[in-house]
Amino acid sequence: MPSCHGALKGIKGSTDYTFVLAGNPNVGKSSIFNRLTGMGVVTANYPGKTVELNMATTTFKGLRIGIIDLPGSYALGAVSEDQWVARRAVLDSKPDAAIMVLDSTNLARNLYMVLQFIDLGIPIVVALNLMDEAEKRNIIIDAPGLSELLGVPVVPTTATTGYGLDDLIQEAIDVVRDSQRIRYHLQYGTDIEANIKRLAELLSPYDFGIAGRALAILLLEEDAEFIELVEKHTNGRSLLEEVKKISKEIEEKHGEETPLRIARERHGLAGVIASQVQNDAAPVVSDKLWGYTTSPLTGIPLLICALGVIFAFLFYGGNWLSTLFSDLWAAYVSPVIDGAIFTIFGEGHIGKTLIWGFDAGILAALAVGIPYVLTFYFMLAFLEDTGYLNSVAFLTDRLMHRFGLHGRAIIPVVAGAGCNVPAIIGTRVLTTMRERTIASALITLIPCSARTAVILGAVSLFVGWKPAVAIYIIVLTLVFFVGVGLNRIMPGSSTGLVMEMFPFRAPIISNIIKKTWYRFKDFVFVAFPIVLAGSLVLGALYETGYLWRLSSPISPVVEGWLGLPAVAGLTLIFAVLRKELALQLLVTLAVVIYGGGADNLLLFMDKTQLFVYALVNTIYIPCVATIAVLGRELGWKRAGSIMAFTITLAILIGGFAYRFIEYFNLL
Ligand SMILES: Nc1nc2c(ncn2[C@@H]2O[C@H](COP(=O)(O)OP(=O)(O)OP(=O)(O)O)[C@@H](O)[C@H]2O)c(=O)[nH]1
Ligand SMILES: [Mg+2]
Repeated sequence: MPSCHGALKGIKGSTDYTFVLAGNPNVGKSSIFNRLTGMGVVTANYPGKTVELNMATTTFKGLRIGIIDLPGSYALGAVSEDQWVARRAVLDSKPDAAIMVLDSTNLARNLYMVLQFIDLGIPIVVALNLMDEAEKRNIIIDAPGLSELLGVPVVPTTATTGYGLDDLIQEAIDVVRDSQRIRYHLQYGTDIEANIKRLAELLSPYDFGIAGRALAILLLEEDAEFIELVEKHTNGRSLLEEVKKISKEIEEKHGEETPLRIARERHGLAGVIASQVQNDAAPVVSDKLWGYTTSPLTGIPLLICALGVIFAFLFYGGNWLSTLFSDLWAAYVSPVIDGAIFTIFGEGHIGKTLIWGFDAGILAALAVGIPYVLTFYFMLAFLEDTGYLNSVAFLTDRLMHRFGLHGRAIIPVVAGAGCNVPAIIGTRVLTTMRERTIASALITLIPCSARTAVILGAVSLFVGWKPAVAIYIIVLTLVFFVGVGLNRIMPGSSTGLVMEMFPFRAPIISNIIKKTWYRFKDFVFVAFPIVLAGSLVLGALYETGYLWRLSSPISPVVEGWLGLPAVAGLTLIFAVLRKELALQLLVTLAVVIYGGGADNLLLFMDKTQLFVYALVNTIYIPCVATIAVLGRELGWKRAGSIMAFTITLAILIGGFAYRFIEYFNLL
């Protein structure tokens, strides 16, 4: 496949005019491209990028026209690969004009990127595509009015029939020939606008290959690529100092980060323009739903209900299913597997170890996999496909940005309280690795239902409900600080404001099932072998008695620092298999060591110890299934860092809690 750099140059060199087709995903760019061009489409890509570019030449009234079909993206930032490619191609190809393809049924959302292109200073022609769909829904758009407001030609089109496409190309050619046809006069709020002008002025003596206004905005938006470009210039540092100063002024004035502020104003502007040129045809159900779900007054209670349902389902429903599953397994499957293993390998260490893996291990994976993972994926796919996830994203975006996360992260993060495993795979709804890493790190700290079982069983039962609540408060505080901290220290910046504002739609059940299965399959293939291997290793350590030798090396930490009996430390290691095992094993081992009656845990651990125990169990390293998906989804380096981090955190917090409680005699 040719590289984009070469291919773009080739097109430029052999045509009279070059146009790019830009716009949001799924608005008909490729349909227009295919209608306009015939054979001889060249597909090229940038080294290391998977998103491809299509380009072709065509003849129009005797002129040779080059057309580049950009990947769809919601914004011009360069935070995800499609955005990066779309933007790079625009900057590299230096098109004579950009044809912005818009979905007429979603005008406000589509106008966001048009405003960004206007800021770039490239001549633009707008194609109001999907006109047929708009008509069907009684949406009437005042095209001349829109053209007036934007200061660019606007042509209604229907790509599927070819309606309007000749006019579109004619307009694009006219715009290039007569620059008077473009009259940008859109402005952001006076304050932001004044600051942009001031910065553009400062930048005007330099040539960075992009219009001053565009560069000013990009720098204020903290665009990493352009900051780097300016930095390399001899005066770069002092220019960037100025940018920082101006940005700080904006922040102080508006009480939010400058990039967010600009995005918000652009959103506002897009909304205002759309409302001025559209008839208020009886809002369709989908728009009403969007209104209810995104305005705080109704949206927040709705969100709490939705989260409640998901949580209740994962927590109670998942638990019930899990228990049912375990019971059935114990009654019908275990005897068969155990019998087979014992017959073949005998009842010695090997046989018993194999049972750890092939009986307990597979059960552990299935008991998490089917009740929690499968049901959560199904719910997530459902929320995604109805469009509700987008509303939630919009609603919670401001809060989540404090953690450097997109609003969409809220569902997986909250779902972590049911089970971390699906929640981590659920972070796929986020677009950048940075966001997925932050979200996943936070999710591993959220007490899942298994950890909650230990908190309830050990602390609530034997120590009191207040200390149990205290554990949640401590953990949630940690989540907050870890989120804010990671956002600070991790390189890169958070994605722009929520842009994916699709309408609500009736979900297609076959799509949901496909999505659910696709994600579940990953879980099965990745998590299963690891859980199995983990169980085998633990089993071998246990059956050969090696495990007990581990208690002396860990005793300085467990006994000395955390103030727990050494045996408790061992159960914490075991809990890696499944977190709720911690409690079961604690009781079992206590009975083995201290004799019967130890099921009243207070006989061998005091209240402080139980509290510290549950706290450490809640914070440290997630279970093997979680580790497996972390490794798969984020890579083993990141997964390893998260594990090391949570273990350190758990030990630190546990030790401090122990001393704090003892010192103030709290329990
Ligand atoms: N009814 C109707 N359907 C259209 C129109 N334009 C495109 N479509 C349909 O919309 C869908 C998406 O069209 P594409 O041309 O692939 O959209 P795109 O903008 O290239 O999408 P991405 O490349 O994913 O960003 C296809 O099913 C098209 O047939 C239109 O004007 N009217
Ligand atoms: Mg396309």
